[in-house]
Amino acid sequence: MDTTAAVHAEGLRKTFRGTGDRQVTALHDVDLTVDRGEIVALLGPNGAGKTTLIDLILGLTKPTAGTVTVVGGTPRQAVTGQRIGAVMQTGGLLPDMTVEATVTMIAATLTGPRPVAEVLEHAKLTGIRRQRVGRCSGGEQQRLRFALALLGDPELLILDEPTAGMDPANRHEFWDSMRVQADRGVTVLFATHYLQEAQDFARRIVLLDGGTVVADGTPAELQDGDVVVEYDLDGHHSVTTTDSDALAADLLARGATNLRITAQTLDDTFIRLTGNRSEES
Ligand SMILES: Nc1ncnc2c1ncn2[C@@H]1O[C@H](COP(=O)(O)OP(=O)(O)OP(=O)(O)O)[C@@H](O)[C@H]1O
Repeated sequence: MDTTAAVHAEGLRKTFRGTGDRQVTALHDVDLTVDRGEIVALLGPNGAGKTTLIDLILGLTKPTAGTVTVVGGTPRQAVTGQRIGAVMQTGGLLPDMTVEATVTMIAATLTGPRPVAEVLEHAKLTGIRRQRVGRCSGGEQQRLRFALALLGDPELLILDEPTAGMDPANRHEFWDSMRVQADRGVTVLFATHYLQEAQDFARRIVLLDGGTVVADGTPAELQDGDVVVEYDLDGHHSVTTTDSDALAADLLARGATNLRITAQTLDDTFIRLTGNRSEES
């Protein structure tokens, strides 16, 4: 069995030239390993470095320092070997072609592509396969990009905000299709602003802020261990604690009333670590 990680980044840094003499460091020496079969969300506010990291993994840009290995080789080898499929936010579609013709055309450029009908079905495009791409909604176009990403039967799917611009129903359907791929053992790495999406679909969340990984763990691990205890005792009070049982027992013994215990959410963690409010899906 090939045990090389799906993605292995070490000391990955990317600096862009900004306006004038200013330099923008989009990624600061990031270390990240994504194992085969993992479903990982890259979560972070605007400008956190999510797209830069994805571009480096796909070999679309070169690191200023550090290395990135993808399924055991360079990003370029992974792309040319059809081992990565990517769904990017924009570009790449011809408006006058039909959905099916687009998939057929790209299939013709690949070695041993998956059958077009199967891929259309997976991406829930069979019903609109004769529709011109220019007439497809934003969500349908994203599903088409997803279909194109599946064609080469990749081991690793990289998605940069795949559901941007989709309504909640479309988003739901999109993740259902994605789950089928994950269940087949495909590694999935996706960038999102949507905390709920990361929480619902990913088994691991890597939280980026200002080009640095500020948290990395399961959705449950990333939720603060703290709970907030509110109570009335000579006025209304609110206390944060990691041991709500002990505090509650003590407060009740002292005659406190109206106890309310609330767990911190992933959103609270996001705000605490990035100083930003996440976007809800
Ligand atoms: N080509 C570029 N030239 C100069 N600066 C860039 C370039 N690409 C990205 N940056 C800067 O690098 C930082 C990280 O950008 P990046 O697009 O990776 O963030 P992001 O997390 O994907 O953000 P968003 O959620 O808004 O898409 C930002 O400050 C951005 O302005």
